[in-house]
Parts: sequence; structure tokens; C-alpha cells
Amino acid sequence: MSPTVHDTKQAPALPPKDVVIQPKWKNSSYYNQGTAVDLGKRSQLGISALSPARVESIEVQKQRALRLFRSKHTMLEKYIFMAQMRTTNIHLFYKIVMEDLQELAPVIYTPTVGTACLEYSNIYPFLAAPGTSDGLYLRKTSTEDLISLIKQYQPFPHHDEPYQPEIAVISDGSRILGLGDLGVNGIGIPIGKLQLYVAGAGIDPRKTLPIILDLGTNNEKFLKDDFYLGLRQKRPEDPEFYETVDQVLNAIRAVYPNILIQFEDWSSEHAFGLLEKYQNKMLCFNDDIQGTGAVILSGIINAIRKVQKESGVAPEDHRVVFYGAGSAGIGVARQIQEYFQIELGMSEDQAKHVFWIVDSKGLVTQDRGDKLAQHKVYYARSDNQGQQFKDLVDILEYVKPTILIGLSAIPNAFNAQVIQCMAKLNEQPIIFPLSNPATQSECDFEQAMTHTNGRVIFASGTAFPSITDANGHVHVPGQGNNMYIFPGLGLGAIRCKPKLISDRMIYKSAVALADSLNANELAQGWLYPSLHRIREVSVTVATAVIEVAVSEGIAQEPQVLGKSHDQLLAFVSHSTWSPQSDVLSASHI
Ligand SMILES: NC(=O)C1=CN([C@@H]2O[C@H](COP(=O)(O)OP(=O)(O)OC[C@H]3O[C@@H](n4cnc5c(N)ncnc54)[C@H](OP(=O)(O)O)[C@@H]3O)[C@@H](O)[C@H]2O)C=CC1
Ligand SMILES: CC(=O)C(=O)O
Ligand SMILES: [Mg+2]
Repeated sequence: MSPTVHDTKQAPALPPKDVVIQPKWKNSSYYNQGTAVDLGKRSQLGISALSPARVESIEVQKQRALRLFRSKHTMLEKYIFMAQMRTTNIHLFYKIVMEDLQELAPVIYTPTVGTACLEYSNIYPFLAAPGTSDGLYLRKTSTEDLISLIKQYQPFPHHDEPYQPEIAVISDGSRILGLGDLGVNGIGIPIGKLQLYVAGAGIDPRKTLPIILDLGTNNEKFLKDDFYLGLRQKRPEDPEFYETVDQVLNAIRAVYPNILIQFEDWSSEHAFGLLEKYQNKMLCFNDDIQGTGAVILSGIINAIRKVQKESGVAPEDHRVVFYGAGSAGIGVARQIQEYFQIELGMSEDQAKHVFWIVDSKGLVTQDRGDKLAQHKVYYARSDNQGQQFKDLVDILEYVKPTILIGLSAIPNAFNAQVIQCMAKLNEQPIIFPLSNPATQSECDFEQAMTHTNGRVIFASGTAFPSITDANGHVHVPGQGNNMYIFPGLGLGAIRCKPKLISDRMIYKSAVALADSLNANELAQGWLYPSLHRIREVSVTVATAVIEVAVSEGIAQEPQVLGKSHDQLLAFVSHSTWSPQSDVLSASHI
């Protein structure tokens, strides 16, 4: 039986009769829903003369807002419009984002969030009213100070209940998408990720905590920019970096002991270093290594199934070239390797040899002559017989891969020659240019379709438009983005309260996502489910995560113990927030 996922169009429930309207709620972007507040309540709150007389439904509010939104000329203007709406009427914001996610995801998330981060210092003063904040801005200071700074952040200060966030997304802004070191401007990423937690998984917006740790920036352009709002200093060296992050994480956990921490967009060396240091010590995961690993494994599982069925390629015959060997590239390789070992029964050594990794100096080999970063050493090839390869086409001719994955942030790295080479080697070449935002993608869908004569199996990090062929057939590109995993993974972890996020929880989240395609999506050859179903899919992913936590004995929430699969699905589903699910606010105060 499938769970009942909150229908965003359901009629709001009536508020409990004994609720006393609090005068301070008139200043709350959570409770005060503007023109939707009825006249009686306006009178009770003493705000009758502060707005025009007409009372309207949230549906009408939405229609007006969408009309204005669509009249904006640039994506950045749309981003600013939505950010302002979030600070004035959060229910309306999430109603629009949830019901029109296909249109809104590219605004609040990649690609536009990339533009917004590049411009953050220029737009920040116009996003939030004085006294309100879009996130927590931390810097190096004493532990005592840190604790009081952390307590300052109250997304809805007019509430009676104390702020108890369930999830924090934290970045130091050092590797924002494929745009490099953006310093404090990187705050847009934790904000955007948490909006997807709310829209995509039903986390209560009052329980999210976006954090930017401002340690300075090595971005010379920003350091010289009069309008740059972050600290004007270079980033610290490693000992100081790790010591500061440790102090910050301890302070966050001192204030909020049960919080789940998601590391996001840290430079690769630090991403690996922090994950290794903390993954067995606290409830945390790294989205770029583990979330990306899981989402791409999921797409690859479905791609492998598809080419086995349609072209007869045996799963164990795949060979994978990674163009890009950072946190994302290595994270994805590790996750796919697990699949080859667990599902196909390969030994670790056999599975490891399915991968060839390419970085800025060419194919990563043990005898290349340079000192390899720690995270690349495991995949460095030793079977190259002294040959070194730099050019991607030469590498493809040498390896003869069935799968080419781009996580390099180098635009157009998959040029016509590269794509044609993959098409020559394979009946159905699997090509995933996954770098974000779209400006950094290794190729776009049109290029991949053109140079493979429509034979490509494709997924990209940022969504590209569909293509209609001469026969009128619409080809929809897959979006291989961790947005399909982290909301469900986080939801599962929040609901079962494990001590830590285990490797098996990540792995099973990928398998659950791969298996979540419905008959219609499978018939169309899709690799990922429709974004329209993201809530349902997140509940499925969350349930798989909880089942692993229970089986591993690390789930600490009594309510998830001894439950069947369907009972867990229902438990997770009923715990989700939507603009209609909060009976008090659904009645507009
Ligand atoms: N689709 C998704 O869900 C996700 C996408 N991403 C995207 O992945 C990209 C990379 O992220 P991340 O791994 O953290 O970043 P890094 O900057 O750490 O990694 C980039 C990698 O690309 C390599 N590279 C750079 N130039 C070249 C070149 N000319 N030829 C071959 N390789 C090159 C680098 O080589 P070297 O090591 O030698 O410097 C490095 O290994 C970003 O654009 C990010 O947005 C990330 C997470 C999720
Ligand atoms: C999607 C994502 O996490 C990234 O590009 O970094
Ligand atoms: Mg990221």
C-alpha cells in the first residue's frame, strides 16, 4: 500500500478552538499571511487599517504572485522576488515552490542560485528586512561567543516555542558549485538546499538552520571588491582551519545536541578531511561526496538496466571514465564501486578496476610523477605500462569506456570529438555531464543528442530543456543532482535519530531512488523520477534509510522500532510539513 503523501491542495483544517491569538503574531511571516487574514482577526490584532479591505484565498495570492514572478526579465530578478516572498509570507512561498517545483527549482536552486551567490553581496541588503535574517553567519571567535552567536539566529522570532532546528546545512563557501571560492557569498547554497528539504521532503521550515562559516576568501576579485560583505582576509592554513571548524561544530552541538549536520560545498581536500574526522563521531554527512555518490549511483543503476535490456550489455562489462577527481568524482566512484561489489559480486580489486580517473593533469596513474592528493591514490592505475594520457579522446580510445561522467566544472570539456568517440564505442553511450551550474556543464543535452544521433543515455547536474525529434518524439534529459537524495536521506535520519549516518544508509538511499521509478517513467526510459513526485520519492528514500538504521541497531527513536515497511512509510509521510499541515497557520492566524 502506498503512503498518503500530504496533498498540497487539501482544504485547510480548522484551528483548535482554544487557540488564543497572540498580538505578536501580526509581525510573523509565518502566521501573518497578509491579505488572507480575515477581517475579524485583523480587528483582533489591531491591523484592520494597515492593509486594503479585501480578504482573499492563498490560491488567489498564488496566482497574483506567479503573474508577477513570470513578468520578471531575468532569473536573478526571479530569485530576489522569491527570497523577498519567503521573508514576508512563508506559506505562500512554499505553496508556489511545491506546486510548481519544475519551474521554481531552477530559480531557488541550480542554476540561478549560482548567479545569486556570485552576486550575493550586491543583493543581500535587499533580501531580508532589518532584524530578520536569511541564515547564520559565523566566524572564528571564542567558544563562548560562538554559542551566543548561534543562539541569535531565530528564523521566526515571534513564536512561543523555542527554536529547535533539526537540520543544519553548513558551508565555508570555498567551492560553491563549479564557481570556485565565493567566501561569505556561498550562504545562498545552504539556504537553497534547506528550501529543498522543506519543499522536497516536508521538513518544517521552522526547524532548518542555514550556516555560512566565514573564514575569509582566497578570491582576489572579492577581496578587492568594495561591495564584498565577507571578511577581507585570506583563508587560514590547515591546522587553524580544522581547529576552528571543530570549535564551531562543538558549539552548534552544544546548543542543538541532536541536530543533523550536512556539509556542503567545501573544497575537496577539506570535504574529505571533515567527513573522515566526523562521520563516526556525530550525526552528519557530506552531500557532495555521499549525496552525489548516491544520486549518481541511482541513475547509473537505471542506465545499466536500460542498456542491458535494449543493447544486451552485461552489467559487469561496464567501464567508467571520470572526468574530474574532486569530492564529487571520487564520491561517485566509491558509491558505484559498492554496487559492483554488492550487486554483481565482484571482489574489491575487480570493482576498483572498473574506473579510470582523470584530473587536470590527465589520467591518474601511479607513475605519473606528481604527488597525488590523498583521495585520488586509491584509484590511480598501475596497468598503464608507462603510458601517460592527457587528452580525453586519447583516454577514451585507450579505455573504451561505456560510461563517461563529468565532475570537473570545465564547460564544453565533452566537445563534439569526445561525444562522437563515445558514440563510436557504444550503441548506447552513457554520458553524464554533472557539473553545476549550467555554465560549467561539460556539455548540454542538445550537443549530446546531436553527436550521438539521439542514442545517448544522459543525465546532467542542472536541468536542460527537452528535445523533440523529427518524429515528434519528446526526449527528456535526466537530472542527476543530489536534490533527489539529500531531502529523503535527511528526513529519514531526522525521524529515526541514529547516532550517525552509516555507509549502508547512503547505499540503500541510492537503491531506493533507483527503484522508485513508476511504470510510466520506466516506459519513457527515464533514469530519475519526475520532480512532481519528489515528496513521495523522499518518503520512500527516508523509509529505506530508517530501515537500515533499525537493522544496524543505531536508530534511537522508539517510534520506528518493530514497524513494518508500510507502517514506516505511513509514519514518515504523516510527519511531513506542508503549507496546509499546520492547522493553526492554515487558518491564517
Ligand atoms: N550533479 C550533482 O549533484 C553535483 C555536481 N557537483 C559538481 O561537480 C563539480 C566538481 O565538484 P568537486 O568535485 O567538489 O570540485 P573540485 O574542484 O574539487 O574537483 C574538480 C575536479 O576536476 C578536475 N579538473 C579541473 N580541470 C580539469 C581539466 N582541464 N581536465 C580534467 N579534469 C579537470 C580537477 O583536477 P585537479 O584535482 O587536478 O585540480 C578536480 O579533480 C562542480 O561543478 C559541482 O557543482 C558537485 C556535487 C553534486
Ligand atoms: C549539486 C551540488 O551539491 C553541487 O553542485 O555542489
Ligand atoms: Mg554541493
